Amino acid sequence: MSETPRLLRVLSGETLDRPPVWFMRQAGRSLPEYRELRSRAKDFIAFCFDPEMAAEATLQPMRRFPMDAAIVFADILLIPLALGQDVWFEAGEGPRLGALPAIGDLQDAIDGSTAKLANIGETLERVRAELEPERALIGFAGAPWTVATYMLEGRGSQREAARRYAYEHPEELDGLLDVLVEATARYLVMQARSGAQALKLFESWADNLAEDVFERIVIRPHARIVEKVRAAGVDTPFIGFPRSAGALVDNYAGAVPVQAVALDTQASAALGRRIQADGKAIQGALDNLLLLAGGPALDSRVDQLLEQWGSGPYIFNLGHGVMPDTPVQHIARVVERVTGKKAKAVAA
Ligand SMILES: O=C(O)CCc1c2[nH]c(c1CC(=O)O)Cc1[nH]c(c(CC(=O)O)c1CCC(=O)O)Cc1[nH]c(c(CC(=O)O)c1CCC(=O)O)Cc1[nH]c(c(CCC(=O)O)c1CC(=O)O)C2
Repeated sequence: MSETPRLLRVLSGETLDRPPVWFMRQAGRSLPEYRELRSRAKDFIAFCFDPEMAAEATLQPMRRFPMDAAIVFADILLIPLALGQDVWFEAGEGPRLGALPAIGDLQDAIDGSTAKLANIGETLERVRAELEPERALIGFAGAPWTVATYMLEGRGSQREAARRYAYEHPEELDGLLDVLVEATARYLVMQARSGAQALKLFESWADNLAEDVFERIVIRPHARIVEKVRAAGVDTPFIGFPRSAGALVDNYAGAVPVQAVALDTQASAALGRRIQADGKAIQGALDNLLLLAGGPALDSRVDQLLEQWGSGPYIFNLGHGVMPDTPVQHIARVVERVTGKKAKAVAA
């Protein structure tokens, strides 16, 4: 009988002898074998839509490190692309998006959007077929507000224009968020039906929002996505990630029916324990810059996180994704400290 993945046991509320571990951006540029593979793709979008390459990228960290979970190699900006907005990635710069399509065109594009992302479903199927049964497979999407900020700004930004838009055009923003709630829910249902055993919602830009605005453009869309996924008959557990939400993480944890709240680097020990006491699991929150820096401070911080949150349902992760120039030895060292298992050398 295959062992239930540690990640899923924690998401069902169990406290384990040691937390499962995985890292955001564990695949990708920090691995030399990814850089070699990536060099063979036409561009990043083509890479994401190539199930063979994306499955290989997803599995690369799983061969090197004793991670307890894999996350599908995709990106949060595939939804705007599937809705008809131009999306491309400037080498060394990051994403760029074309003009925001008219809301009517976005609404009309919802029905066809999930089929346009079918290749991500094939990536999930390929990974599931190869991954050991005791290791979980995570699907994900960007949350509506975070994705909307890219659609409105046309790139990664300080999001001031997007936050002004929320005040100056509340109805238009609500219309855009409605489109994203529907398209994202359908995308996550497809991922679950393709093998994803947990679903993560990345609200990567949940900072600097007033409490009433946070309720309207973060909490409510997340709750609606979970409700829509459940209404489709999918009971796959959710991890919600309101990054940089600060004190409003408590609002989020109390209102959104996710099974785990992912915490960012600034989360206090007390915040995590409060959420665990309220019956949710937590995930996080090692500083990705400390993982990059290494040294004795890295080991002591890992021990501190295990100590402060290990007596409740806890998934060990970072506060944000692995930085591209993070030494693989640092990743191996942390994962060994959490699991007691050594990494494997891999020929690039
Ligand atoms: O600057 C910005 O705001 C846009 C950032 C950006 C995005 N995709 C991007 C870039 C450029 C870059 O990373 O250099 C472009 C992007 N997305 C990804 C990669 C691979 C890598 O990090 O080296 C890359 C770089 C690709 C390359 O240059 O070869 C893949 C990706 N994006 C994402 C994920 C999910 C995860 O984080 O684990 C994953 C899968 C990682 C895995 O399978 O291990 C999610 C994602 N994409 C994105 C965001 C927005 C926020 C953020 O990145 O901080 C987020 C959510 C987040 O990380 O909080 C948008």
